[in-house]
Amino acid sequence: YFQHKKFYKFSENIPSPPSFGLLGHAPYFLGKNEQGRLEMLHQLCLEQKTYTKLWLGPAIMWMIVNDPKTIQKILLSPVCLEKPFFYKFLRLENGLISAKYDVWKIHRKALNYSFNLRILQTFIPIFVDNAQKLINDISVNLGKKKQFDLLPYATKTALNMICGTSFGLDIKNVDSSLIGDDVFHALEKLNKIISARSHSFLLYSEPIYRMTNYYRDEMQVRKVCYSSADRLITAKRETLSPDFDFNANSDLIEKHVIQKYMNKEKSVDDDMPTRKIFIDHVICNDTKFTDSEIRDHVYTVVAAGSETTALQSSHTIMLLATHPEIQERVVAEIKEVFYSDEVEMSYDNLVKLEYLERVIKESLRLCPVVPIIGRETQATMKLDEFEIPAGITFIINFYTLHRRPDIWGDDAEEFNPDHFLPEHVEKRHPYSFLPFSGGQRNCIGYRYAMIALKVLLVYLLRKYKFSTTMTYKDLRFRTDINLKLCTEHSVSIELRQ
Ligand code: HEM
Repeated sequence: YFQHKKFYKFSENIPSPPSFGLLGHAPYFLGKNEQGRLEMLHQLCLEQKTYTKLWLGPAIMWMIVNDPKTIQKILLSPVCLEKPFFYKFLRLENGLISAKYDVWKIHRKALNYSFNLRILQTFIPIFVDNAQKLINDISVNLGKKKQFDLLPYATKTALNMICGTSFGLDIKNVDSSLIGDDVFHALEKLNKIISARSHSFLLYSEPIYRMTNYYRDEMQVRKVCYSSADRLITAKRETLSPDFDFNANSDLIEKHVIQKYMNKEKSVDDDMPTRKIFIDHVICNDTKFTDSEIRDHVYTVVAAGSETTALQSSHTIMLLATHPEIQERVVAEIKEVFYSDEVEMSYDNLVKLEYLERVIKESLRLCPVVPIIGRETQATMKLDEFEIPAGITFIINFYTLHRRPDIWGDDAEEFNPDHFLPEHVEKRHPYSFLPFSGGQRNCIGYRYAMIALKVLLVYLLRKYKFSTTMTYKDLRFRTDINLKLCTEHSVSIELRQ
């Protein structure tokens, strides 16, 4: 009671749209689908420049922050590193995304190492193998009149990439019970359930939620995901045993990873021989993670790393298919840098693809696959004229931030990679563009994602010309946990010369 009274008092001076008594602002969202809720939130955020307050019923208040300067203060604040209650719906107590601050800070320090640039560069051959497999898989659609949905192909590719780079496993060859279609569908269903829960304020209460079919379904699909994570860990532990025979199991293990193990070369900044990939760090770390911590980390990386990369690459292809002239400019640049098959797909060569980088950034601006995040104050915080009490939930809406005309100009809604020309970037506040969030609790995989996206797009675009009967204006978005298209990613392909 006292806390709510404190929140009411504090929130009195924060602007908000008109509210509806005890229901607060909930009626703005009631009865709307995932697209309608996103569009409504976008409208409400656009109307206010700095802060907006939303009461979702009598007990839950969100303070939405809209301008880059204030967002920067929040993301860099040492008392704003906690995640709000709704991250608990993920039920990953120890996974970086939702862990409580005290757990997070120890685990993040231990895991940062496995995402450093030197290690990420060693993943490029794994990205290349998977990109080649993807262009091969979609070739069945060549010459067909009917368009096909690119996303399921991209999702499998991104999942294979994570398994190769994070676990050293070649899942094309491992027993399909390790990560099979059932896990793939379970992850999808789990996203839907968590999203349905986070959009229904009544289900925020755990006792009420436990009485629903959602809870029963959630427990069923979690069983599938957790047992797959457990099997991955067991398979991995076997490979770490001194008696493990890499030659006898060469089908199971990613071939690039085998080479590293077989070479047994010592790494420069770590005296553990070749212990470079994520799972080795989790299992063999000095922090000594427990089994349930290991499981949460494995599950978090699969969930955070695969759907995001798959969606972002598919969104980018849709943007290029609806803008053929930009697609051709990207291809011209790719052909210039990779002028023959002999040119290595190295990090240094990928960096030369400046226009492609602008295209990816523009896709991350218009379609940030993680569109909304939350933070909670751990102690009283001074923010402009406000004294913000502990326990306040901040919501940062990247989807709207990236489309504000006052930041991006009159063509904020258009797909224009020139938004990222250096002369335009330097005029904007650095926190105007935050697809990977910012501050200490930003995306640990942002460099991984950028390299993986570049490799995928290079392979897709130099092999095929993508087209679609949809127009840019037909691309409508919705959010479950991530930002998705309301339609399929429908494209046709033609071979390039
Ligand atoms: C286009 C691709 C991606 C985008 C746009 C993206 C975006 C984000 C964002 C916005 C956050 C902050 C979430 C929050 O505060 O609630 C985040 C966190 C995180 N991401 Fe990513 N991500 C991407 C790919 C990846 C990949 C490939 C991995 C792993 C290989 C990954 C692993 C993580 C993890 C573990 C966190 C939690 C970090 C922490 O709290 O310390 N992400 N991501």
